[in-house]
Amino acid sequence: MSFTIPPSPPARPNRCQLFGPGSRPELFEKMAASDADVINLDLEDSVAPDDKDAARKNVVAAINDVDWGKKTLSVRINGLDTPYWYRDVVDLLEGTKGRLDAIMIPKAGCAGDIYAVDALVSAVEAATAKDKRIGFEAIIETAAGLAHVEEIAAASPRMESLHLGPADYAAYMGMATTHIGGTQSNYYMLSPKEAEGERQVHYADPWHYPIVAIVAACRTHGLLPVDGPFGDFSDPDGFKAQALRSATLGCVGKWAIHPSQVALSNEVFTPSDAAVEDARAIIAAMDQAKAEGKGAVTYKGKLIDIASIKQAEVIVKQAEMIAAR
Ligand SMILES: CC(C)(COP(=O)(O)OP(=O)(O)OC[C@H]1O[C@@H](n2cnc3c(N)ncnc32)[C@H](O)[C@@H]1OP(=O)(O)O)[C@@H](O)C(=O)NCCC(=O)NCCSC(=O)C[C@H](O)C(=O)O
Ligand SMILES: [Mg+2]
Repeated sequence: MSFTIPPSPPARPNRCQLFGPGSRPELFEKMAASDADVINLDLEDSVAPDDKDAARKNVVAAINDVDWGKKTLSVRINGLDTPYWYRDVVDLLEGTKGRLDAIMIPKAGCAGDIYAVDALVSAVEAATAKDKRIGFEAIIETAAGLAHVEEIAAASPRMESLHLGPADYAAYMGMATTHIGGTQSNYYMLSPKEAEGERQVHYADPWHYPIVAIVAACRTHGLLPVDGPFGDFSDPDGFKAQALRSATLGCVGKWAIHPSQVALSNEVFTPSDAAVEDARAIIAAMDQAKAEGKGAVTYKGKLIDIASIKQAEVIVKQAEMIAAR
């Protein structure tokens, strides 16, 4: 272990973030009644330019009037290259009465972007004598965002999570696709030419690299890594496969852009009873090994060692946090 101990991420469940456009207020009560851990009311790309002012007013009213229960409540503001974002921040902070938990910053490209929003939020919080500090979520969805992911993660003590935005990411990287996340039909390998029989197609994961970069930056700086949207809400199997890959790589949750995706995400990012039982058994086996002066033992026919305790603790802690919510 390095002499520098990484900070812990916020201790709250973040298995599913349900999005809804700020211009569709009829969805807000349904979002509040959902099983999502986090709600993101959107002022950015799901809202047309002519609807920006009305959406902002809808969102401010809904934050004050809807019963959001224990959910983490966040609003995605407009990008820093638009004329809308400063008014989003000012109206959200001046117009709401303490229920808002976080602001999501889209298309973060460098630490300076986070700094700029922090400066404005801090000024409004001071001017309005707010005693609650708003947290930040940032989306990594541009080439610059990926290149500067670590400085973005470290940019402010308000930072709580990083997210992959696969639609904008694909556009900014010049990727040949119009899909939002998921398997891409042209991203595959063929089994070797010299192998016997018909050649097999093996689809690979084009989101693997940005997800790993986001997870590494988050785990270094004490943030929650979250996978973004999967656009084809008529494909639950595709959603689940993407979510399982992200969970395997270290993400704690995923966005839902339709209510049908909430249960899928919760299922993938909640450790199963069997996984928790197995993790507890590994910890117990290693406790016994340590008492006997051993650093490594056999468990169910496989090697486990001190690193296995840390892996098992991730699962047990996640299960305990979800149970306590
Ligand atoms: C995708 C949608 C436009 C679909 O809307 P709709 O046609 O109304 O869906 P359904 O008829 O299938 O709805 C069935 C019932 O569910 C309710 N509903 C729909 N959406 C939501 C929701 N988001 N939250 C809660 N409830 C919802 C309907 O009202 C129906 O209810 P009922 O009649 O009572 O049965 C729509 O789902 C939608 O707008 N989704 C969110 C889009 C969004 O926020 N997009 C932004 C995030 S993704 C992104 O920005 C990309 C990212 O930045 C990147 O770069 O990758
Ligand atoms: Mg986007």
